[in-house]
This record gives sequence, C-alpha cells and structure tokens, in this order.
Amino acid sequence: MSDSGRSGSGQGRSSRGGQRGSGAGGQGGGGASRRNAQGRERNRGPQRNFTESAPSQRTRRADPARLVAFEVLRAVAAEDAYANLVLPARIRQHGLDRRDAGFATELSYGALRSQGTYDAILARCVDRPLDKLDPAVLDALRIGVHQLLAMRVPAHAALDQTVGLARAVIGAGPSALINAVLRKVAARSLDEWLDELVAGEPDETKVASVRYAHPEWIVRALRQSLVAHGRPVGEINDLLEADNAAPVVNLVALPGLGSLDEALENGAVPGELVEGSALSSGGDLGRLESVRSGTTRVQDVGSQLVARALAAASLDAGRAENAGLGENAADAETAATGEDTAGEAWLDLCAGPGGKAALLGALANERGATLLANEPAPHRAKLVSQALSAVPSDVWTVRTGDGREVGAERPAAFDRVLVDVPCSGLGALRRRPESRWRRTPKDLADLGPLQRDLLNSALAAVRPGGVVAYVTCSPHPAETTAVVSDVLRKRDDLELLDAGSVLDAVSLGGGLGAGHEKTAQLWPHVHSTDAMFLALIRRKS
Ligand SMILES: C[S@@+](CC[C@H](N)C(=O)[O-])C[C@H]1O[C@@H](n2cnc3c(N)ncnc32)[C@H](O)[C@@H]1O
Repeated sequence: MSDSGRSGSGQGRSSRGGQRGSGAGGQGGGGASRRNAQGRERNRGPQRNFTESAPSQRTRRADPARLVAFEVLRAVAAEDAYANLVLPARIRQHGLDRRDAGFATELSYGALRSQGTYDAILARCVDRPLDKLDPAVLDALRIGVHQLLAMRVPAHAALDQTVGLARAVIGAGPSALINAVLRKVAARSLDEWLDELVAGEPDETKVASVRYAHPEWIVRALRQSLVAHGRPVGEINDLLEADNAAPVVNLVALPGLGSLDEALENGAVPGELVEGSALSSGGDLGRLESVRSGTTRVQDVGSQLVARALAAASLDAGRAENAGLGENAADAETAATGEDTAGEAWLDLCAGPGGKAALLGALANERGATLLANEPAPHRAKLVSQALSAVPSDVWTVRTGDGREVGAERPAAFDRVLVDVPCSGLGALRRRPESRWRRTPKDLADLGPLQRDLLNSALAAVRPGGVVAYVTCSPHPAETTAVVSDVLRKRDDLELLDAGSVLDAVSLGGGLGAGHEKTAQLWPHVHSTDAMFLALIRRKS
C-alpha cells in the first residue's frame, strides 16, 4: 500500500438499481468495509490507528489526488465554480492516472455532497464558529472528514495526508489545528456521529437533513414533490439517498447515426430502460472513437426518454391519443416509432447545451423531419451546434435568441416543440454535488414567470394538432404541475396527453409507473434516472 493510503478500488457510495458507478470510486485501504443503514460506507470501529509522529514530522508534500480534491473545493467555494467542470480540468492539469482520478472524484464529490453534515460534525470539534476559520482550512477539514468517515482510507493515512496537504498548500500554522480536529472526528464512526447529531431531535426534516446531507428546505421540497406526483411520502429517505449515490454515466447511440458496439466492447452494459442506451463502466470516454465523433453521447436515460416521448406522441385530435391508450396495435406502433413524422418541423426552444437537441436531431433525420434548436446564450448555442454536428446539417438549424420571442415570430409553425425550461435542478442533485448548498427556495419562485412565458411561447409556436413537451429536471410542483395547470387553465384549446403511457411506449418493456394525472415524473430512487418531469400538451385542431 502506498503511503497515501490508497490501494485497490471500491465505491465510496452505493449505486442503486443494478447500475454501475462512473468510476468515481473511493480507493480501498486495508480492512473490510461496512455500510450503514443509509448505504454509506465506513471503514472502521471507534479504535483508530494513528501514527504517533507530531504533525511537524509528517509528510510535507501534497498527495496529487487529494490536492486535486482540495483545489476543486476551493474553486467551488471561492469562485462559485461547478465541480463537474473544474474537476476534469484539474485531473488533466495534475496528470492523475485513472486510479488517482477516481480517488479525487470520490473525495471531492463526497466532501461537497455531504458538506452540511460534515460541517455539523466539525462544529462539534472546533472551538470557534466555522465561519471564523480560514475557508481553506475548512475545506481541508472537510476533505479529511470524508476520508475518515466515508472512504476506505486507513485513519492514519487520512490524517497524515490531510495534514501534509495543509502544510504544503496552506502553511505550517493550521496543521496542528487540522490534526487536533481530525483526531476528534476520527474518534467516532459516521453512524455514531449521525446518532449524536440527531439525538433527541423530534423534527423529521431536521433528522433527514443531517442524515442525508440535504438542506432542510430541499428535504421539504422533495417531500412535496413526491406527494404532488402521487408517490408515497415515505420514499423520501430513498430519494435523498439516491441523490448521494455516485453518478452513473449513461450513453446514447444517436439513432441511425451511432452504434454502442465500441462502448459495449469497452465495458459498458446495455441500458434496460430505453433502446440505444448503455451504462458506462466509467473511465475516459474520450478514448472511444464513437464518443469523439459525437455519434455516441453521454446522456441521462431520463433525458433520452422525454426526448423520445415527444418524437413519439400522436398529433391531431381524433387519432389514438398515444401509444399506451391506442385503440389498436397499429396506433401504438405508429406512436412508438413515429413513422408518420415525415415533413414535420420540430423546435427545441431551450436547447443549450444540446443533449436533447442531438437526440431529437437524429430522430428527425431518421424520420424526414427538421429541427430548429434555440438557445439565447451564445456560448451555449455553440455547444448546441457542436452537439448536433454528427447529424446531417440540412436537418437542423441553431437560432441564438430569447425563446420567449419564438412563439410570436413563428406562430403555429412547428409540429413538435420541446420546452426544457431553466429550472432549479432539484432533480439532478446527484450529478452536481455542490448545487444543493447553493440553491435557495427563492430560485423556485424566481424561475416561475420565465417557465410560464417559455411554455406560452412554445404553445404559440406549435400548430393546432401539434404537441409541446414541457420538461424540467426538477420534480417540484412549483416548476412542474403548477406551471402546466396555470397555463392550461387559461385556455380551452389545449389537452394533456397521457405522458406516463407515452413514456411506457418508448421505454423497453414499459411499466415505468411514472404517470400521475396525465403528467409523468421519473425518479432517481425508482428509475435510476434524473428526476425529469414531462407534460405532453396538444393544441387542439
Ligand atoms: C435545462 S437547460 C436545457 C437543457 C437542454 N435541453 C439539453 O438537453 O441539453 C435550459 C436552457 O434554457 C436556456 N434559457 C434560459 N433562458 C432562456 C430563454 N429566455 N429562452 C430560451 N432558453 C433559455 C438556458 O441557457 C439553458 O441552456
């Protein structure tokens, strides 16, 4: 074993639903690992095995993988950076190999996700309010806590290496404090800390917030979301736990353009929910020619399903409403394959960075339709063009502009419109480890008017008989059912299609159970997807 305490490999968090992790594995040290009731991993009992050397005698160099994790936490805290963007850049910059990259990923993502819980633990071990600590010291402590309580890193290595990191990058001064605080943290297991933190707490929200490391308002918001979409509120802990699982990398082979063969030969496994998808075993996907060429793309299965649902929904009143409710097998077949889409015009109103646009573009290419992809932010519009570059260029156009204006500019011009509105992202917390601590309840209120304006613009842009897919990566009723019902209430020319049945029709095997009162909600803890919401609204002919 190296002196940094990393050997072997393993997942720092459980992954659910039989899906495999993305390679964000914590690296194993000695000793058997155990999981607690929440699926968190811990590495030892209360007796810890420390070196007896004073901090000043310990290593003075920063282990590169820990340094990367520290730099990611610093960039997130000091520069408002996104971990999923900073991390790959730092991994490249420091030249980490695959094993160290996995360790750095687990350490930075784990420390960021569990920040609220770790700060509550640290507050019991530091003799001053945490906001009086140098922020860099606090980030070093968070990294130390995650190694000690949630990764299979031997305690002595976690302590030595974190103190060494602090000495190298912050200075000798704080190392004694970090050493003393981490020793206190190491005196208990994560379960013991959690029990202590919630002891005597009658408020279930507060308990869940600490145990599952989510701000209290998000625990409440997700409870409301479960209820709004007809799921038992008792699922809340499973949902919170799914947010803490290592993110899974889903791939899609663009229909008619790409193939999963290369990915499958390199360890990916076929996806069970939707045709043409695979779950990646992680690693550097850029080594795959099919990924480099853009014909195979990284895309959450939930996103794949909602894009396919729009392409499959039946247009025009009087026909079978959708595949699940089709009057006969021919109707279901037509809705599932979209064979009747030749000559159609499709619009993606909020397209950046272009994930769904690429899939829609490929489907449009197969079916003789065209796609206009709109995005107001110029740098994101460029990403949309890049995402679509594998699709023949006569199929698609990118417009850079405000989606709220498209309805007035191009009234009744489109057969199918995707409006994947800017939202709080409460459905993708597992992919953006820092976002739960950044978001505020105000985000939900602030986004409401824009979401309604964009949906209205989409409804103006779709022709009578055409279908709009209103999509969010959030299950919260303020961004989902409330937006849809507000807009529908004011008009009598709109009807909701049964989105749950259409999702079943485009999935492998159906039976997703995502539908509720004609809208549909996918869930990380049920479907192993992001929590995507879908409403299919048809403008009556
Ligand atoms: C949830 S993201 C869309 C994700 C995209 N559909 C995909 O699959 O890659 C929302 C997008 O809406 C864009 N947006 C923000 N304000 C907008 C507006 N007024 N009109 C159109 N799009 C807007 C954002 O820049 C962002 O790219």
